Amino acid sequence: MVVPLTTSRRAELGQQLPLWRMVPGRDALFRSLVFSDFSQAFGFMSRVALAAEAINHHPEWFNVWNRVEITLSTHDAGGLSERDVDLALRIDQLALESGVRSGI
Ligand SMILES: C[C@H](O)[C@H](O)[C@H]1CNC2=NC(N)=NC(=O)C2=N1
Repeated sequence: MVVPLTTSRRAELGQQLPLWRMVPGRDALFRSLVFSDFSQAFGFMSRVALAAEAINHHPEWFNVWNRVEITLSTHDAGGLSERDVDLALRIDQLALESGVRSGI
């Protein structure tokens, strides 16, 4: 069973994940990233895909050329769980290593 994030845990998210926003009307996190071209964006997506598969927690995402939009939520919990925070932190790391050009 996956446990939803507690209220106090949610209050810390702004500090821990400053580049992520809450999706309006949904218990989910969102970040948009811009890379220099499609190749850079897709390289980043490949790294995220491997990281996601390794922890069995998968992003909802959308890509157009150099832009990647990512939404994180735990379907098994009906909203945010610690798994989303873990994946978001990993994504932030991989974005830096993949030469992300701009954050949100
Ligand atoms: C059966 C499988 O373990 C589950 O469906 C996993 C797979 N990846 C997942 N990813 C996300 N984002 N949320 C989930 O609840 C989830 N559940």
